[in-house]
Amino acid sequence: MNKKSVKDVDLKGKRVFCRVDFNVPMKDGKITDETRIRAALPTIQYIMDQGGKVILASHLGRPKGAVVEEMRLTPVATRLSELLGKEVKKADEAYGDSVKALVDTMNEGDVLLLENVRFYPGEEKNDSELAKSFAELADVYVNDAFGAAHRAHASTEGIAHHLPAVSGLLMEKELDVLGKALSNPERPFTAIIGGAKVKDKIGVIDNLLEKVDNLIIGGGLAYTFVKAQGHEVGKSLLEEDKIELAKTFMQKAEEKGVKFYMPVDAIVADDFSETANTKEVAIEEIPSDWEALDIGPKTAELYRGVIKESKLVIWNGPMGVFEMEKFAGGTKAVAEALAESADTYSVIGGGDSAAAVEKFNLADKMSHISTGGGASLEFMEGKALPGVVALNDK
Ligand SMILES: Nc1ncnc2c1ncn2[C@@H]1O[C@H](COP(=O)(O)OP(=O)(O)O)[C@@H](O)[C@H]1O
Ligand SMILES: O=C(OP(=O)(O)O)[C@H](O)COP(=O)(O)O
Repeated sequence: MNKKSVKDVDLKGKRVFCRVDFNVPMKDGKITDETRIRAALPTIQYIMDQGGKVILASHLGRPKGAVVEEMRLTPVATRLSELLGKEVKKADEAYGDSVKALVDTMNEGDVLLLENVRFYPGEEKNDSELAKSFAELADVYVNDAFGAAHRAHASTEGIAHHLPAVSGLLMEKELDVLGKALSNPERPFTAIIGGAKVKDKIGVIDNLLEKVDNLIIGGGLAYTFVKAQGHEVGKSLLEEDKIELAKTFMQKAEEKGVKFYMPVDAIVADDFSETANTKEVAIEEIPSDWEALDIGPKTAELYRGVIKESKLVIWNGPMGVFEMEKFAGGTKAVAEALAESADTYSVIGGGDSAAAVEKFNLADKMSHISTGGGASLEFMEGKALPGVVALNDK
């Protein structure tokens, strides 16, 4: 990588503003998957060992510029303290006098976690005043938040213009591994796109069609495509204003000779809950007052076959609502197919996809589990990541 890393700067006694991606899944105030916290440990530990004062910043969820109590980072500070074996102080704000006062008390090797940076409207707007306020807390900026590197926000991009700015070790590793896989991809090259962030991911498909041999669609994303095929989707997740776009993608795939795989059946439910009534239906038979919450077994079998014949697979977004046992089958089938395909280089991206693989105890069978979903997709599309571009060149 042509960007400076945390290893290229002197950290002794320095206040280090380290942007991490602690956007971990939570349920009832408990962290349900800590992959992203563990992934940031090498950089945090490195800064501590060098005698730096570690000021950690992250977002959690999408609070849209206001304080949302359930999105405070307090549980993360508690878990991080356990993992580091050292007390991590937690600030109730992310900048300002109260935070400065806390920073002033820090000794070399101490760790402070700031409050959720997305509690401030300026964060996502990349407001320069907010970026300056973050910068005032520190002497050096380290960006280790690969998962948020595709966002040009005040703590991921703006701040880098006000301080010496370098990458963290996780950032460096992600870019290195993903870059190598993509520079000359082994073929057949398959992308599997699922999950629920339809708006974010649908655009990615356009660019992926230029690169892959097979494109597999699943998860909540699929039903906009099913609708575009002319079928009814009942109460399934649907992005009405993307239906036309979905049609153009299917056409483009045909023109480019990319094989486009869509669900042929689904598990539908009469409620979004663990206790819902469920049934398997053909994709053109989703009842009007039911919602599709997983791909069906025929689809899982179809996708398994494609995966097994692929040499490189990038997977982003679960095939169904895997958090509920009744709708975990499709995601599990895809994870198992990847785990069984020893010749396939598998790159898993996205917080929830990583959590799913972890849940099925298949994480060690994957070639690379990326901490970034959207970020890894944008990187693989060949887009520049603003959080990386803003760092100092070597
Ligand atoms: N058919 C579906 N309907 C509604 N939600 C779905 C469906 N399939 C998957 N999901 C949800 O998508 C979420 C993950 O989406 P997303 O954030 O896009 O993935 P990732 O974090 O892996 O990038 C999961 O919480 C899962 O429950
Ligand atoms: O979870 C994240 O992205 P992902 O779901 O694409 O992996 C990152 O923390 C970025 O979060 P955002 O998509 O709310 O900007």
